[in-house]
Amino acid sequence: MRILTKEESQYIDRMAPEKYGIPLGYLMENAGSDVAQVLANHYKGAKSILFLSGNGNNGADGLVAARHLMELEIPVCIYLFGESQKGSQLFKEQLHMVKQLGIAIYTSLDDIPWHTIWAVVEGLIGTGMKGELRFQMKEVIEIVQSQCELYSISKWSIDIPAGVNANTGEVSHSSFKADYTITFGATKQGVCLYPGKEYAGHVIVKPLGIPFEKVLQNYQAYHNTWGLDIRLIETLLRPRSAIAHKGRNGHTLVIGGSNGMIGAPLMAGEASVHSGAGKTTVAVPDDCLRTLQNKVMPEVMTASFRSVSDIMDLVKDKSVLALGPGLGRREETAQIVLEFLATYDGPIVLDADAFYALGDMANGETNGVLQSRSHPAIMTPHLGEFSRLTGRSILDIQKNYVQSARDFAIAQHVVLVLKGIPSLVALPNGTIYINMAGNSGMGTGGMGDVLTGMISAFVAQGYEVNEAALIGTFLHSYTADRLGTKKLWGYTPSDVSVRIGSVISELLSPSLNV
Ligand SMILES: NC(=O)C1=CN([C@@H]2O[C@H](COP(=O)(O)OP(=O)(O)OC[C@H]3O[C@@H](n4cnc5c(N)ncnc54)[C@H](O)[C@@H]3O)[C@@H](O)[C@H]2O)[C@@H](O)CC1
Ligand SMILES: [K+]
Repeated sequence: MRILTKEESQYIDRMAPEKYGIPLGYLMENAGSDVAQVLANHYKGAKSILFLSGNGNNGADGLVAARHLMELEIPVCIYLFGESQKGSQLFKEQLHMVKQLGIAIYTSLDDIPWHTIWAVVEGLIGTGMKGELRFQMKEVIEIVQSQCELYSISKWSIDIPAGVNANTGEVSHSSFKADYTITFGATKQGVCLYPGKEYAGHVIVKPLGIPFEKVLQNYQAYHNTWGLDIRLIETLLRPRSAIAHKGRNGHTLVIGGSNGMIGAPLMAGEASVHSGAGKTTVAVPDDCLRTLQNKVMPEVMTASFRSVSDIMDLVKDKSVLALGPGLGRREETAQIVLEFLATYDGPIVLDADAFYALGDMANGETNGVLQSRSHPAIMTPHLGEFSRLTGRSILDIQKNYVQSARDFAIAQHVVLVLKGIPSLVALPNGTIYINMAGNSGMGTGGMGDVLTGMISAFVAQGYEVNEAALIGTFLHSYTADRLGTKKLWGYTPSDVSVRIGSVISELLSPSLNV
């Protein structure tokens, strides 16, 4: 699922007429007609649909929709916000048409017969919003929302709800909270991120009337953003070969653990087993080995290490290394991690305490440690760890969530799995995937260790690091969603871990229904 930023939408807006001779009015006619069709399918009764129209092209989309609905004999009326004579050219043209057609137009909210309204369609402002919503618009939105509540009127937005930042998902105070949003070409980034996602309600994507991928090819600042969803994963997952033995399915090595933190590498190892790795070994510091052996499932092999050369020996015949879960933050451990990273060039998934060793990568000595690897490292920090890796505050990262992830993945040449709400996968070329699965039940200790084990297992089974990060990240959340339908909270990381195999099997052979 393609996702567009505000700048990309505005670039398409400019290029459609300039380069391809497609007048913006054509695109608007498509957009408005699509909005009308969606509404007509929803509302067949005698009540009226009210369009809230700003004086930009977002408002004009609504005016087009009102005209089309009139043809379908669905009652419509319009509330005009702002000074019409200062509106965009297309707005003025569309306003002239609806006036000529005699559609009821209100300029005061007090005059609207609210009891006759079935749905409100907000076209106050779309991707053209600059800064915070202005006071007068906030006031209008607040009144409209309270009327909608009073009369049980459903709320729709055109393109993006008024007040939601189309890129970051930040919302102005008194933003419009829609039940549905109808958008064009592709979903806007801001409605895939919180809190914007909650303001958009159910998002319906309609065609724009121009092959926008083609238009965007020449856009310099263009970086792909995609939704990480089931359709994408179905294209990436491959059935296992019928003759694949355990050697063919790869060998994961998990290096982690410290006193009191044995659960982390254990969960990562067990998740690797459940995700289909042919073999899994968990190695912990010498003094933790006995504890590990007493607890771990029999399918996991165990080993221990004392030095970098021990780890080098252990990793020799392995397909992938997961480094960090529960490793601890002792100075000598950090030294081992850095020394090891400088010598080992195979596939690696870095997690948890491995980040502690890397410190602030933007300004510290470790900047450059990961950049020249033959297989880009996969890194799976949560926001706190990412804040430390980048030397930036969590608040600052959240404000520029997607861009922060993208900048880091490009600069460090890594596959970054940024564990937030939602999680992001950023590839070294700047492509971003926003995870569409996941739920609040996932916020428990150990979930990240399971994710590390899952991603590692997919690398072990022969997936490219990019693919493994995408598949692991999505299936981890998707499996948790499946558990979440039965038990909203209280399911454990290990519950996710043991369920993953069934979920993959079901995706590969829907008839299995395991
Ligand atoms: N991408 C495309 O190619 C297409 C875009 N279309 C529509 O065009 C919209 C963008 O239209 P515009 O660029 O005219 O912009 P908008 O209509 O989104 O907003 C412009 C208006 O909002 C006002 N405004 C800006 N910031 C404000 C703030 N903080 N508080 C209150 N008012 C503010 C401006 O004064 C102006 O009146 C899209 O959202 C979409 O609905 C469609 O017509 C289809 C084609
Ligand atoms: K809108």
